[in-house]
Amino acid sequence: MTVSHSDGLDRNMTKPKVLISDKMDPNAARIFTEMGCDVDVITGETPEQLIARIGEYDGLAIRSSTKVTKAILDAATNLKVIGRAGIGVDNVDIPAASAQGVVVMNTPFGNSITTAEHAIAMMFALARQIPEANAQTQAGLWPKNGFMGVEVTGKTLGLIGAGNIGSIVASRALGLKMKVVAFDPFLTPERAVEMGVEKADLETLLAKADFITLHTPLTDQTRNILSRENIAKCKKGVRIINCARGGLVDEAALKDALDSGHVAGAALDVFETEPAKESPLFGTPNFICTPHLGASTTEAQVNVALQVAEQMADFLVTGGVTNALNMPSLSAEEAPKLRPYMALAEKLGSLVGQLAHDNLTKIAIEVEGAAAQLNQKPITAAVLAGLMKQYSQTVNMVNAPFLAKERGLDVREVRHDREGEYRTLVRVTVSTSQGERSVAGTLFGNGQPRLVEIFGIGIEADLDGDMLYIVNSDAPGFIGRIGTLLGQNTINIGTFHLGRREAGGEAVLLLSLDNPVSEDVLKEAREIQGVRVVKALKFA
Ligand SMILES: NC(=O)c1ccc[n+]([C@@H]2O[C@H](COP(=O)([O-])OP(=O)(O)OC[C@H]3O[C@@H](n4cnc5c(N)ncnc54)[C@H](O)[C@@H]3O)[C@@H](O)[C@H]2O)c1
Ligand SMILES: O=C(O)[C@H](O)COP(=O)(O)O
Repeated sequence: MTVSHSDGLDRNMTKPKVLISDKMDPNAARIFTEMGCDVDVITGETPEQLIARIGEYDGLAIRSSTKVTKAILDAATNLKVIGRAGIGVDNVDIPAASAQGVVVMNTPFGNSITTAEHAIAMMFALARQIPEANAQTQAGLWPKNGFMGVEVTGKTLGLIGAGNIGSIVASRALGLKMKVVAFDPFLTPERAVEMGVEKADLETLLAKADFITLHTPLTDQTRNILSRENIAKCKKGVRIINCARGGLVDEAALKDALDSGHVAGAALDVFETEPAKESPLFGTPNFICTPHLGASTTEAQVNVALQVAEQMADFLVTGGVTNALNMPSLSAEEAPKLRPYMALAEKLGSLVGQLAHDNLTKIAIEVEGAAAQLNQKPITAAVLAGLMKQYSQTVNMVNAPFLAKERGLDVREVRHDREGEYRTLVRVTVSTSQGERSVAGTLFGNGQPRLVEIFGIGIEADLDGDMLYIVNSDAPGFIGRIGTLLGQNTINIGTFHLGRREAGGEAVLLLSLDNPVSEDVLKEAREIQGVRVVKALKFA
């Protein structure tokens, strides 16, 4: 016998079966059992062993070691939920899980304090060279004159990423009488004042900071945020700490900067390739590292284990959804009507997030015509989730409104009962340092989301997969030149959409592509005469 829940998933009346496949505090297994699940704890298996086993489970509880790939999901024919006891879900193929109807949950706050404390510990370890001093002392060298440290009091800490962990680091650093300069496109001036930090652009932060600590997810925007070029812009003698994700710092450039003395010290908890069993950085003076231990305290591991087990068991047994990254909370009646609007809203939010991500202070979500008859909250939540997913892995429709409020983003909802040019319309307008930017979309046919306006220019397009956005001066021959460039680089154009303000004025070109565009091709496109803006876009 099966029971259907409001989320549309069928659950067996037999006890749900959960596999814990990474090392997790025993409280997780206890909670699963207490809440009515059967649980197996089998860690350290190869992907092949997991593929052979996963078919029998309804839930999979993981940390960062298990890589939940499409191959594993394909074999997971009974799986309903994946729970990450921790924050980062870059080890889960979320699009593949969503396509398969598997809910992915995480525990966004359980290990934040612990990770922030690890960053502070790394800062002190660098400032006083504690690991090397310890090693030499225990080797019998008593190197009393070999280590001259620096104080942190009065120094400037550059915070890249001022979210949950970054803001805890800031509060601890302020307690240590440091000055904190923060770079985060989502940090509003009001929130910066509340946190007691100076909001800055990246260049200013690099020029001012004595210590730099990273607390962003790894995204297309943050990959190599401390690139060779940016490391060169840092103050001589800077010390760098990364307890967020490998790939945020160019490791080869860091090695060279440590060797030249431009960087006085670096501490990494995370590496581009993990487990990092070898690295050119190993053995470099003033380099220290830990094996992804940021979340490894008793307190944090109990927190995340309890939380993940409660959330997963609740979902499997009663259908309750908490901290899902790929599923909204909705009542059974509302869900079918709202679902297409939420898909549209998330795409519009993602579009403005990708195109106008700098200094966002205000966002207005307007619904018009048929959309104005519905509960607007899930539409707003979907816009905010689409927008904020550009910045954080932990955003979902449930927590996006809360996060937007916490970050001081002014969110306005407007309802127009009248119909305009379209039977139903959702418009998203953001205020950025360049002024107001607005996009709008409608539902076509059987609820198909369609973009109908971008920054005041009428254009009809589906927002799907890899896309290329170009703003240019309307002139004959331009489209041919773009087509030739993509063709020469074996990039196939799927669909082609064009809009313009007036003949000979500003025009927008939106192309859907069969494969992503490389940085080199984007660079070449920017050099074509008449081109003003070129951006690669990605939609789920
Ligand atoms: N080392 C560990 O064991 C460990 C433990 C927990 C979390 N983490 C990692 O730490 C990171 C931060 O976690 P969190 O909970 O604070 O996340 P969060 O989502 O609360 O905060 C991330 C912040 O980064 C900002 N950001 C995004 N793109 C940016 C950009 N281009 N430039 C500057 N800022 C940008 C966001 O606006 C947001 O404020 C995540 O990558 C997480 O996986 C590591
Ligand atoms: O994103 C996280 O929560 C951290 O990277 C912790 O990872 P772990 O659970 O493997 O320690």
